[in-house]
Amino acid sequence: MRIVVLAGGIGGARFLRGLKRAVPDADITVIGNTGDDIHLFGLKVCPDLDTVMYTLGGGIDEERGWGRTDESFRLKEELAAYGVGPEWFGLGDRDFATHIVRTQMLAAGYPLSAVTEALCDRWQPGVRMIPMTDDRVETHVAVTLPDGDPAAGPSTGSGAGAGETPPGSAAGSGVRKVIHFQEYWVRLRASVPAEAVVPVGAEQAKPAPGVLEAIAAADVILFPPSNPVVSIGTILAVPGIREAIAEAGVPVVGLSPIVGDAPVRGMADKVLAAVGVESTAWAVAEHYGSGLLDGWLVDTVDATNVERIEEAGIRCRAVPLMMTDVDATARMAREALALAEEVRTV
Ligand SMILES: O=c1nc2n(C[C@H](O)[C@H](O)[C@H](O)CO)c3cc(O)ccc3cc-2c(=O)[nH]1
Repeated sequence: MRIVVLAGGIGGARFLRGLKRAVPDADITVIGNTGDDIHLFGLKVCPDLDTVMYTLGGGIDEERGWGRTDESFRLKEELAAYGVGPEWFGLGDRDFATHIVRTQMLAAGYPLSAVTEALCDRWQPGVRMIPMTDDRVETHVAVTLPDGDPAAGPSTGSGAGAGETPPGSAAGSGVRKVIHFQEYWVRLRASVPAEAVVPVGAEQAKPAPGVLEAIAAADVILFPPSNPVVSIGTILAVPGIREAIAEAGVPVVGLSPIVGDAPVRGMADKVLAAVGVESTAWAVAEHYGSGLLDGWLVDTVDATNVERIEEAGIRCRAVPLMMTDVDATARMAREALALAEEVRTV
């Protein structure tokens, strides 16, 4: 069975570990989000690609959910001693090797998809990993920073290309800024509302080689419980990908990242609000829409949502959705594949 999975970071990676256990003989292609990418210290860092690669390859730090096991931060400390930031992004010594190899290969002219394939040669994730595009896409977030926030000054020092809105445009206290997603997510911990979430560069991006072919050849397409806005939403923002999925003619089944009106992990509710989507299992399903989704799994605590989702033309089942361990996740994956068979039109 050929399965295509659109994956973001931690949620997507953990789901994939369960999917592999559920269907060990399946041919799984992961289309990875690259909107989280950030350039730091002259290196290109791809958090979502690396989180999937490390998680499936056995190199992930389980407790954090990102970065490498048995990590040290000596290089980061040395950089800080030179006053070179940002200090808020925890790049570990072992993780740096990945970014150095990636940046070296990109500088030699290899596209990100080829680089990702080369890095996966080492990690053997057991799936084919393709970035959503080889072009540069970086998600930025418009926020109003509280007075005194270090980024509120004339320069941000975050090195992430934060823009400055024209003076006088900030209403009331605080300065309106556009900052890199990672600065919003990691430095600010999404503590201020996201007023807009913009995948910069997505409109000009092209699907990476193999993406459209994998979608066209898929028997089933899955949306794991990744962030619907900044992970799966960003992948769908690459022209051609949403259309290819909608026209693939095979079941498209998603698993809600929202359980009991709250995100299971992360801060998806903060960015869902930015796109006007309530933090409920049904609102996320309707956000993707019946033109894209054929089936949607909600957690048993959200069983009251089932009827409304089915009325929206999306087949829905309530099953346990907490990825407490690999076996629980494998059960979720089996439920998603069973729902796909239920909705498959011959
Ligand atoms: O909350 C954090 N997340 C960190 N993340 C997670 C990252 O922000 C998220 O995985 C995604 O970008 C959101 O899905 C890292 C991921 C990497 O691949 C490499 C370094 C980091 C560093 C941090 C960090 O310092 N704090």
